[in-house]
Amino acid sequence: MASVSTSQPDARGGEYRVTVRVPATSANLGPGYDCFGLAMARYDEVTAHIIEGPSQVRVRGVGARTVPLDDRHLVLRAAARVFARSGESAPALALECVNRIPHGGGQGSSAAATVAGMMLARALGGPAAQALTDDDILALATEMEGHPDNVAPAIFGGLTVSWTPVERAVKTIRAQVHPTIELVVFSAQTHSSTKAARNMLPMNISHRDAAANSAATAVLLHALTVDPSYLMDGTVDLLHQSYRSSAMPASANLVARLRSAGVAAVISGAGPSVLALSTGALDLAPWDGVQGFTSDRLGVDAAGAIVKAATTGDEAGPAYSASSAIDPGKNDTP
Ligand SMILES: Nc1ncnc2c1ncn2[C@@H]1O[C@H](COP(=O)(O)OP(=O)(O)OP(=O)(O)O)[C@@H](O)[C@H]1O
Ligand SMILES: N[C@@H](CCO)C(=O)O
Repeated sequence: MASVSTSQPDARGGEYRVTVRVPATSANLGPGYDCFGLAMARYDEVTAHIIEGPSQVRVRGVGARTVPLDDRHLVLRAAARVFARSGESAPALALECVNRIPHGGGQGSSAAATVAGMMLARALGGPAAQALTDDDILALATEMEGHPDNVAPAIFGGLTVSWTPVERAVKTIRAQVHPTIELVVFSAQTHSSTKAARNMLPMNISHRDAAANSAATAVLLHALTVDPSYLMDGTVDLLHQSYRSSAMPASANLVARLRSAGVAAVISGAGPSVLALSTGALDLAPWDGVQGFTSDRLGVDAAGAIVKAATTGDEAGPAYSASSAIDPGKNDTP
């Protein structure tokens, strides 16, 4: 569940800073296209405070050399949405971003940045912004992303199943992941734009495929929460992976090889990362050094976005420091 703790701005003039930590997320999980999402223990952190304009952005880690450092920055654009929705004028912000989630990798980087900007704006804004609920943020972030499956787990943590009732606001169920399930993420050295990957999907699919995908999605929820022995059957997808495989052949190949070895592997989000779901520690030895990928065991993040606020001069200071251990050069990829 997204959690917030705030302190009041210091009457003596200390600087009021808000820090948000948002998890990476893997969407789809096979058949749950635009619906299933899982929060993973890999995090971006953004610290912000209000300044006299214009806004300033500093980035360490992923994207340091590629993201725009002005009002086009995704965190600032997301924050602006919250102020606009609240009827408040957007203040200029100073942002310090520490990024670990690869961009265009299928690990929910844009959802994390969007949720970070919205959570920061809620914490720094006036009464109307502060009155926004997590569900309001979910709706606004879904509007920006175009689909809810990454933003929901980024906000709430854990496994989420999201849908939008006709003419109504997006809804999310949060489910408990079975404790024996372990995640391995194979991060690709290449990138894929989610927008481009969405354009590869057909307008229509056969009734037979739709029926099989519906069944697999129901099995997936059972496998992820009750009986992981059904993970292989529950991760069969007929909506997106095959249609996108020509844009990410190495990822499609890795998924096929893992599945042949009995590992429930899927394309993570819109790719090209690959997510393996296993019960018990997956032996990585046969997969270490698969060309073009680096593998990491990641826990499931149960907390979702966490926001903390502090005034400079407070003994505690912000909970997450922008100088936390990270090699800014290592992940500096677009
Ligand atoms: N932390 C960030 N700061 C600024 N911009 C970001 C940040 N994270 C992502 N972006 C923007 O979003 C783009 C990637 O979004 P995209 O939706 O294509 O991929 P993704 O979110 O990494 O993957 P997926 O949606 O499949 O999980 C980046 O190229 C960049 O423009
Ligand atoms: N459901 C989205 C997830 C993107 O992370 C897609 O596959 O396009």
